[in-house]
Amino acid sequence: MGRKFVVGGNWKMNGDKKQVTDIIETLKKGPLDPNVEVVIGVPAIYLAYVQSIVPPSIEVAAQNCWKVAKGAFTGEISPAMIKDIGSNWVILGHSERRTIFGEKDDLVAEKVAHALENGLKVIACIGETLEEREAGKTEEVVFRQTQALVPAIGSNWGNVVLAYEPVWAIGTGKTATPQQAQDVHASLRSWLAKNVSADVAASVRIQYGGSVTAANAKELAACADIDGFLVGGASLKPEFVDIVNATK
Ligand SMILES: O=C[C@H](O)COP(=O)(O)O
Repeated sequence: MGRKFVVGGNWKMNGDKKQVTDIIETLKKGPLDPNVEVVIGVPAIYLAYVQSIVPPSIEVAAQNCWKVAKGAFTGEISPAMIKDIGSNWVILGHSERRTIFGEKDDLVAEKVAHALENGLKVIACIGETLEEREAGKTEEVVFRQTQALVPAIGSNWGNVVLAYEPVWAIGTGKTATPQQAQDVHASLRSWLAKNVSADVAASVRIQYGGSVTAANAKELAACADIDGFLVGGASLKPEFVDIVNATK
């Protein structure tokens, strides 16, 4: 079975009530390719509101969550809470969480394990910095980050989307070339075949993220191992509709 194209919009810490309402109105008008899965990553404070106005064809993700169900963790939200307001997805391990908030591989893995155990689907982010790429360490880094997730995911690969986001391409306007992105996606798939299973390697969806726009989405989407995007800045704009429709 082919891998269904999946496009995530990560709004990050952007938007107010009016802007998020406008974005949903734009998405409702679309039209969005019905063969594409669309997941929007919403700031925690707007999750319930967006969930209440979004059409059923669009799924809603939290941008982070904690690794236990409840307790004295001021400022955090749990997978149980995300499920409770009707959302089914969470983005974990985003490079901004890793670099700004110091999340290491083992913490990301613990969060992934808990989210999956509680029935959430996970967009798990990996990717190298510019320094790591220039030092020839891209594969070493993305394999290490993925290896940390393997025990956490266990047999739940069907509920995981990997997002390869080279840190140097995020919010910089410097998109990876289709060849650069395809090369890493293909290496990841070979690594998964060796270290997890041939089935997982063939079926897991790998998104590309980093300065995706309507102008570059089609060319990236045409690559054999790119199964969708995780879009930041452009997901706040009407061009997100064209990005969703990039395979048409
Ligand atoms: O999660 C999305 C990525 O960080 C990409 O952000 P960007 O499209 O603004 O470069």
